[in-house]
Amino acid sequence: MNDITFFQRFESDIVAGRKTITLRDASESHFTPGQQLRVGRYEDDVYFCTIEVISVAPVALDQLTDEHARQENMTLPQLKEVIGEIYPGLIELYAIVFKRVATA
Ligand SMILES: CC(=O)Nc1cc[nH]c(=O)n1
Repeated sequence: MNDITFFQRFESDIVAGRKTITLRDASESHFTPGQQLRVGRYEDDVYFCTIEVISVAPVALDQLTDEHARQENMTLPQLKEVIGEIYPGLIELYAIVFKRVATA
C-alpha cells in the first residue's frame, strides 16, 4: 500500500533527486517531518520509491517563488500552469519538501 502518489511524468525527476518538493491540497497536508512515505504512480499505484518528509508548510499560489519552481525542476510559469491544471481554482496549497531515501 502506498502513502502518496505522483503522476508518472514526475517519476524520473523524483528518483534522480531533481524534484524535491510537491504542492498538495489540504487533503494531503497531514504528513509530518521525519515520516517515510511509500510513493506510487498515480496512474497504476505501482510503488517506485520511498521519500522522507522534511517539512510541510502552507503556501498560497501567489506566494510561489523561483525557489519552489527550482525544487520542482520547473520554471515558475510552468509550475503555476501545472498546479492550475491539477488543482483548478485552488489558492491555498501545502508545500511538502522531501528527500528520496530508497528506490524500488
Ligand atoms: C497525483 C498527484 O496529485 N500528483 C501531484 C500533485 C501535485 N504535485 C505533484 O508533484 N504531484
